[in-house]
Amino acid sequence: MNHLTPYDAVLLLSFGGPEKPEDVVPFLRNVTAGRGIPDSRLAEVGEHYYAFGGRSPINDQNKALLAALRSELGERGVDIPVAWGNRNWDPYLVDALRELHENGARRVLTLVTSAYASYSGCRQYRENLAAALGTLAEEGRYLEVDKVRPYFNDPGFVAANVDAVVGAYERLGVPPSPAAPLVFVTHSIPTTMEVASGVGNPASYSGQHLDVASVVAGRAAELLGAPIPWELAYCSRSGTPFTPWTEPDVSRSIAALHADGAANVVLAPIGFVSDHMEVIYDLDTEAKETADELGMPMERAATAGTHPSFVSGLVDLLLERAATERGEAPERPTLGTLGPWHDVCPPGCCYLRAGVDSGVPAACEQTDVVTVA
Ligand SMILES: CC1=C(CCC(=O)O)c2cc3nc(cc4[nH]c(cc5[nH]c(cc1n2)c(C)c5CCC(=O)O)c(CCC(=O)O)c4C)C(CCC(=O)O)=C3C
Ligand SMILES: [Fe+2]
Repeated sequence: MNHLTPYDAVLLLSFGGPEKPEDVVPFLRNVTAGRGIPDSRLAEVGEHYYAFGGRSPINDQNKALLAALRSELGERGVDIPVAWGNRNWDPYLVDALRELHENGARRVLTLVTSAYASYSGCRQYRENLAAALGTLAEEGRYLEVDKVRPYFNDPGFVAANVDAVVGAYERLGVPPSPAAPLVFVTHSIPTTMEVASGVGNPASYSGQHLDVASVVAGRAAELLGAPIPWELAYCSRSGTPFTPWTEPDVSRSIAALHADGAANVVLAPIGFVSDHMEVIYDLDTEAKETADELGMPMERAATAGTHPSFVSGLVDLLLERAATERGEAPERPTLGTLGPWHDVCPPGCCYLRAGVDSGVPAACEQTDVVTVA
């Protein structure tokens, strides 16, 4: 028996990213298949990748997280294979699951690199899991897969972000005040997805961010000894200009704060678990340009990455979920006001559009119980 019984493998499930210039276009096609993203937007995003040699930072970060998770599990005496698979690029999810099956795994506990619940961070990964399990079943390989609940309000994730905000103010060398406010940043999503993320959940995608932001700002303020004026902004909008997405964009936020008298700004990308392309391009490059043009010193807080509190919190979540599966009632610690998310998504959770069932099968969801009289 290991502490993750009944599971016999862990899967780190992520987005994936290109490794070299030739990968960029096929990667973008994978990401946007059937999603109606205009070619002009794809060309623009392609340029972000080419500007960094055609290589996304995300794969190296997942390798580092994988190593950190293995080491933390090892330190706690848990001996279990931890595999890594992606939605959009090599190593692909289906290959990672196949390899686990070949090595004898039958029950897999999945951890996605997305902390918040919405279609993009929850259901879309569950659709990918269902598709991969379907492919493997056709090969005669049967696996049962569960997923760790969204962890944006996990104490370990919060602690890593508090540290990061404190570190950014220390580098800025100016204490928090209306002259040096904090802007939390996350990935923009279509407002239809935002509405759907709140159906059947304690809060929508933006509500989840506001809740965690309030805790992070409060704790960082205590450590820095001054209240922190803060707001939430968004980056990486895509789609057509006619489709509404969550706002304001981070650059607009910076400009508005400047107009209100802010002379400095700190950005904290709490929507991302590591320094993705969105962070190094949309914040460190694009938002930085805006701040430079306005003559505002800007510091960007670190992402959780492999912060020991974050990694330890993730391992706690794996252990918690295994204990629940064994019929125990483990503690489910969270910070903020929203409480722990469901382990198994209710039907209709995190649709692309509220109330519209796309008919695409999704794993890790309660199935309707049909009682036969
Ligand atoms: C909420 C959210 C997260 C955070 C949760 C999580 O972390 O999972 C996230 C993460 C990521 N998004 C990423 C990259 C891209 N996302 C795109 C497109 C889109 N993202 C969306 C949402 C999100 N995305 C949406 C609603 C679209 C529109 C099309 C669609 O509905 O699918 C496109 C297409 C071009 C464009 O339109 O920008 C790209 C290239 C990468 C990899 C970055 C790297 O290489 O480091 C990562 C981690
Ligand atoms: Fe994205």
